[in-house]
Amino acid sequence: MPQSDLLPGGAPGAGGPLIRFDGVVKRFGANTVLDELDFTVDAGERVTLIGPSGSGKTTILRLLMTLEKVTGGVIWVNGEPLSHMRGKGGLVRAGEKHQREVRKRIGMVFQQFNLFPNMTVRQNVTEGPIHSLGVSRDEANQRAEELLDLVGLGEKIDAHPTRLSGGQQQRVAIARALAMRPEILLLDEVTSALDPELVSGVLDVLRGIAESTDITMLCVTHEMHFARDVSHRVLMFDQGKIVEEGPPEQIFGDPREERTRTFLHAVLDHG
Ligand SMILES: Nc1ncnc2c1ncn2[C@@H]1O[C@H](COP(=O)(O)OP(=O)(O)OP(=O)(O)O)[C@@H](O)[C@H]1O
Repeated sequence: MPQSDLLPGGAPGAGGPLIRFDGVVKRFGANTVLDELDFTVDAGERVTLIGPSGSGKTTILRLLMTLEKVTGGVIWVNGEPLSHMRGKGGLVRAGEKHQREVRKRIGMVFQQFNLFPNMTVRQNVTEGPIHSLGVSRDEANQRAEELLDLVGLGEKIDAHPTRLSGGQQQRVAIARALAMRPEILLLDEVTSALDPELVSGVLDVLRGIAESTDITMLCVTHEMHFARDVSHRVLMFDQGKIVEEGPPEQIFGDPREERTRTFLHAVLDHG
């Protein structure tokens, strides 16, 4: 079976955006969560998704991780379709092997850290590279040591996650995602489950990663200062559509849309 079998419909050409949402529709029953959504993200770009609860931000990240399937439209990653989808020009097929390959290029950090409690920190970080990528144990250990140093947890490498604070566990989760050497890092409200005093440590680690790498980031956050610091572009969502987009200085400093203004006031009043 071919790895990928494209009927007319057309992949964006090489050299195009790294991620392209092309008329993407997502429905849960009668609830249309994403409504003919079009947007692109370039390689190396850091894009923050903001908007009211229920506007579809997490769904976008989950679709990219293939944890959900689109109802319509096509998501392209590096010019290749992410899964079987009905696009504007016909059915676009992606073989499962191909889909796994694309997915390996994408890492995600969730609100809940989802570490394996019965494994050490080291094992949590080396598990993916060894078992999903076929990396040697030595190489995986080296990656784990470097990344745990990077997130400030080098001395916890042989601890169990249950002995760590929430902020430390989330930093392990960041190291675990990076150990897969993803091209794209998806961050879904990674500080929302943390006690307030632990938030800045995690955000500082992410700021450092943003400054020192050219990894493409898609980030859902209510931390507007963080969004302002790290994003190249902010997309404001409401009811499954982008209502405004622009550089952070414009969106936060001089929003054009009433809905953006209302949303930012509400978030900043509670933040
Ligand atoms: N598995 C699911 N089954 C049914 N409905 C779902 C499912 N996942 C999400 N939804 C619905 O999709 C809509 C968008 O949810 P989503 O989590 O993407 O929003 P969000 O913008 O990330 O919100 P928040 O900021 O609260 O996380 C909501 O109405 C939600 O109830």
